[in-house]
Amino acid sequence: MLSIQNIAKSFDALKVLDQLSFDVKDGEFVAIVGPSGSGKSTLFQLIGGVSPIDQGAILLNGEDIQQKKGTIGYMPQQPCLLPWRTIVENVTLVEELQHKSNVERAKEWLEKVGLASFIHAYPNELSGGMQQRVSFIRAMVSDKPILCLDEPFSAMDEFTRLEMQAWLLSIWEEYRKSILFVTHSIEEALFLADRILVLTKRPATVKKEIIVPFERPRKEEIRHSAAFTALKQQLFMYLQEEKGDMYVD
Ligand SMILES: Nc1ncnc2c1ncn2[C@@H]1O[C@H](COP(=O)(O)OP(=O)(O)OP(=O)(O)O)[C@@H](O)[C@H]1O
Repeated sequence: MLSIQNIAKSFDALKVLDQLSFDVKDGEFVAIVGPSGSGKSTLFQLIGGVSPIDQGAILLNGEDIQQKKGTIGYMPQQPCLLPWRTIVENVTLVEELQHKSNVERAKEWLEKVGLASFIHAYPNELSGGMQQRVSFIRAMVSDKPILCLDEPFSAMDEFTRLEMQAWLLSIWEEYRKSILFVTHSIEEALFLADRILVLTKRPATVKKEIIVPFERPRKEEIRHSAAFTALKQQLFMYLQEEKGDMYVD
């Protein structure tokens, strides 16, 4: 589905990504973890066509999508809802920009995720968790083959975050859309993903790939299993090895 082939990216003299390659298969949930400043958000900008790559290729179903906007669904860290638009108007925003808004489908989705009574409400009437659900649904209804989620739960308190992880899995397990998910939380990556890519410090490349062995649907109890703890420690060690002098620009 998505194939990142040997890409490199620099901002002037700062080399951010180098020889970065990986694939995401149809219906797969892939998490990316890496040190701060290693270029994870930059990677999403490149996949989203917002910024050009210096070298390599980005293919979506075999097609080169370099600098093509609107080919992926994107969910940022903050919900980024427009305060003057209602919830349903926020969900249809991306489609509207592409002149193919489907209000009925947006409403169906909002109903499906328990937000029926908020369809015509404004963002400030919703909790942070609810706003992130709307942001996710906006990415979902845009009906792109892959969703890129950039630390979507990082600004939340621990309880809401756990709730959102379970919520995301329940939706994903039903629809199995390909997801590329950036997170700083090792535990979140292990609980959600089929596969975890560990990036090196800048310039980032793939240091390790971990296949997550837990069966689906995932149950909360796996967080307390010996296998989960062992993988957590392994991932922690990989990330610690990359800490180095990564803040020195
Ligand atoms: N448009 C830009 N111009 C110049 N430098 C940039 C630009 N965008 C990102 N950078 C630099 O590239 C490096 C990687 O940034 P990026 O935001 O991709 O890292 P990240 O891994 O997402 O970080 P974090 O985990 O802290 O969110 C940083 O040093 C950043 O300052």
